[in-house]
Amino acid sequence: MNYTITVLGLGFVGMTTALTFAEKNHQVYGYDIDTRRMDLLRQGILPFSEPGLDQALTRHLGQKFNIVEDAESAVRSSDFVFLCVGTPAEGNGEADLSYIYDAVRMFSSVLHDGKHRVIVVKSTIPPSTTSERIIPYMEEIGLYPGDMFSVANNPEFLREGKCWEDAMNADRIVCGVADHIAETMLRSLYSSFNTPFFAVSLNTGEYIKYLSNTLLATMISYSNEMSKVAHVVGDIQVKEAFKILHLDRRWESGNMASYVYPGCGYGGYCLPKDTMAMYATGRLKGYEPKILREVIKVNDSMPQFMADRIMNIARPSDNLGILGLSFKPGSDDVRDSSSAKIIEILLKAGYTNLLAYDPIANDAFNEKYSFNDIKYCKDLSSIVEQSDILVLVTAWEEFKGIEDVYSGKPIIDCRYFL
Ligand SMILES: NC(=O)c1ccc[n+]([C@@H]2O[C@H](COP(=O)([O-])OP(=O)(O)OC[C@H]3O[C@@H](n4cnc5c(N)ncnc54)[C@H](O)[C@@H]3O)[C@@H](O)[C@H]2O)c1
Ligand SMILES: O=c1ccn([C@@H]2O[C@H](COP(=O)(O)OP(=O)(O)O[C@H]3O[C@H](CO)[C@@H](O)[C@H](O)[C@H]3O)[C@@H](O)[C@H]2O)c(=O)[nH]1
Repeated sequence: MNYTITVLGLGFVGMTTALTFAEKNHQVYGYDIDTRRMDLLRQGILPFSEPGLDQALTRHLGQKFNIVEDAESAVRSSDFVFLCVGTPAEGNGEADLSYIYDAVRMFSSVLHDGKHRVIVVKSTIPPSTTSERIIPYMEEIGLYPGDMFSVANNPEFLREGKCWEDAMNADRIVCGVADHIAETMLRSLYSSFNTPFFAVSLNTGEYIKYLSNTLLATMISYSNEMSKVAHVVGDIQVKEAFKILHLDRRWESGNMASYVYPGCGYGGYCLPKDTMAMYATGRLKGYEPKILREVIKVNDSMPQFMADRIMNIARPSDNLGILGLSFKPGSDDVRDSSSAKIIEILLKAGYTNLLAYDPIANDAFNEKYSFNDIKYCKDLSSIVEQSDILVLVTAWEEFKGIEDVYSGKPIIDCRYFL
């Protein structure tokens, strides 16, 4: 069965959602409030780097995937509306739902026309949000799920840098549903994906997403905590020790070992805000998740820990070359990047001779953080040449082996990568 689908919010998740459905032959309409983003997309340009997604855009733009000016009329002809807008952290760590509410208001007038649609929240939202926040909000503005339309959630598990690959070969599809129509329609929509499909309660759907992200965050903070212990004990080969840990056969048959590896702390758009949101949700409901509290604390402490390591070796007058600016290799996303936090500490401490190089994120980093005192280098050899000391912050493959190629230059490896 081929459906018509509207996707609201065309970032990493929205574009991936839209194009995977287009790839499966559904008719997809995409809308974003960011007009610059819409202009680029209309020209076939993906506003961020994601291997595979760019080619999918070229394949489907103007065919199965169309950018629309008017979200309302797109929703009118759609069977599904996927909400893929941001859910950033509020000051208290809770998820900010305002983008979801705004998106719902955009098409609210259409839902009275007698056609039964499924409104699917794909954005990451803490457990109980659909039932206790989004549905009540809809009711407040005169929208009553049930006969009129269904509401569901469908968390996304993709990793940046691998959006297309992860979405086309998902491990599991989870749908939080409250009625049979939503379950049947979503099951049918996802039937061509050949992926285990789970229809669960609304709260369970949301909860599963946080189970995943908070466990990843916990494993990363665990490894960082242990790396700190190693540093105070001394004479411990941290990278070697973790490699040996991963030889336990219980880690085999997957890539989970890559989540028990120390570094500068987890960054990006998901793990930091989602761990905070789950912690805030637990507290709000009357139970403080103590492990998560410590996971967050350890993570928050990592930039200072790494900056201290750097400042123990480098003098403020040294030319320090920062290798890697994106929040992880394979992506040009610089949201919550460890490099920015470490650079900020170094600048405040008077280390003002900073150079930086990232294979693809120089411009995005400069645009977002606008640190005045950084000199951006166009390639690896030029930063190495101009630096007295190199600091590896993002573990790009391109940096592998630099200690051999540029032997003699001191390198501080904040990712235990070299
Ligand atoms: N990035 C990831 O790896 C990832 C993975 C899984 C889940 N998620 C979750 O998915 C959601 C989206 O994440 P993202 O990384 O794609 O965010 P993003 O910032 O890349 O994209 C969100 C987009 O929504 C648009 N938007 C905001 N309000 C809108 C509205 N009313 N109508 C239409 N568009 C609107 C924004 O302009 C932006 O382009 C978040 O809840 C995030 O936690 C993200
Ligand atoms: O052992 C590790 C693994 C990761 N990181 C860091 O953790 C952050 C997040 O990395 P990763 O999980 O690979 O990136 P994301 O693309 O943010 O993906 C996470 O967040 C997504 C959004 O919710 C989920 O869908 C994914 O399953 C989940 O892996 C990055 O800063 C990494 O450098 C470490 O420090 N040590």
